[in-house]
Amino acid sequence: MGLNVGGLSVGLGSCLPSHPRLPRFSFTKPRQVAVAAMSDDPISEWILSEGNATKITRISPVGGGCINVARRYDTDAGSLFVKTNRSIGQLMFEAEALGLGAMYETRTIRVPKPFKYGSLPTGGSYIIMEFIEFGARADQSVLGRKLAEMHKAGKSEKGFGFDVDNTVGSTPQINTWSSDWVQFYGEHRLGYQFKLALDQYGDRTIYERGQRLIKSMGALFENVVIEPCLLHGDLWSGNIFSAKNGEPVILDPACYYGHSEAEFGMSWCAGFGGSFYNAYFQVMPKQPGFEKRRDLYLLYHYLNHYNLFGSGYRPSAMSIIDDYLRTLNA
Ligand SMILES: Nc1ncnc2c1ncn2[C@@H]1O[C@H](COP(=O)(O)OP(=O)(O)OP(=O)(O)O)[C@@H](O)[C@H]1O
Repeated sequence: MGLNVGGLSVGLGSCLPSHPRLPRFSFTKPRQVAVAAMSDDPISEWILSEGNATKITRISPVGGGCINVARRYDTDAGSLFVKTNRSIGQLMFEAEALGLGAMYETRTIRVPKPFKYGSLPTGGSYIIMEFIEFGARADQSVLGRKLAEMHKAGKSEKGFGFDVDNTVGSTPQINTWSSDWVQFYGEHRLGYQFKLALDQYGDRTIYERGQRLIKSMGALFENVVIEPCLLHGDLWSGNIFSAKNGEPVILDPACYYGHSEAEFGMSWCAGFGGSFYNAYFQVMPKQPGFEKRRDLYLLYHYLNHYNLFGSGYRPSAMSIIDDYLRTLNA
C-alpha cells in the first residue's frame, strides 16, 4: 500500500525515497514498507485495507474550505475526512500531515489524527485524516489552556524551524532550522514577506524600512529566553472549532517550532478574549516585554495579507514598521 511512517502512511507515488527533506520529526522511522503499483483510487484502497473498513457506505462533500475539495467518507469502521487537490503535488499535504501529527503527538489540544497522504494517479494529491463532528463554539478559557499546554509540550531539539517547509495561506513558509530565533524570524518570516512585497509590488519603501527593522529588532528580545515550541502557525477563527463534547479543535496548521508569542500573530482574526489569555498565561507565564513584541508578530501576518490580498493591508503593516523604527531609533 505505501509507507507507514510512525503511524502515518505515505501514499505510493510519493517521492519519499529521494525526498530531499524527508521528515525527521516524529515520523522518522519507517515501521513497515510495502511496494505495490499505484491504485486508480488510492483513497478507497487505503480505507479498505489499512483503514480497516470493509465497505464505504457514503461519500459526501464538506463545505468551508477554499483551497481544497473536502469530503466525508462514511465506512463500516467509522468516518474519515479526506481533502484532495487536483493541481497541487503532495508536498502541501505532507506538510499538513506532519503538522497535524506533531500537534497530535503532544496529546494536549485536540487535532484530527492524520492517517495518510499521497499522490493521485491523475495528478494532484490527497490527505486522509480522522473525521471530527463539530459542535458549538469552544470555551475560550479551555482553548487558552489547551493551546498553552501544546506550546509547553511541543519541544524541539533542533531549534527553530520544522522538518518541512509549508504554507501560510498559499504563501510559502520557509522552515529551515536555526538556533537563533531573532535570526529565524527576521530572515524566514519578516524578511521573506518584505522581499515578496518588493518582487510582486515593487514596494521598495516597505522593503527598505523592513530591513532596518530586522537589523534593530534584537533589542525587543533583551532579557528573554526564547525556547522553541510547537506552534499551530495560522491560528485564526477559521481554523478553530470545537468537537461535539465542547473540546476545542484546531485545524489547517502551518506548524513550526518558534517563540510561543508568535502564535498570537493572527489574533486580529481570532477573537481571543480576556479569559483566553488568562488561561493561557496560567500555563505559559507571560515573558517580560510581551507587549512590546506583540505588534512584531502581528506584522508577519499583515504582510502576508498584503502579499496575498493587496494594498488594503499595507497601512497596518507600514504603521507597525514605522512605530518600531521610531521607538528603536533605527
Ligand atoms: N478533520 C475534520 N473533520 C471534519 N470536518 C473537517 C475536518 N477538517 C476540516 N473540516 C471541515 O472542512 C472544512 C474545510 O477544511 P479546511 O479548512 O482544512 O480546508 P482547506 O481547503 O484545506 O483550507 P482553507 O480553509 O485554507 O481553504 C473546514 O472548514 C471544516 O468545516
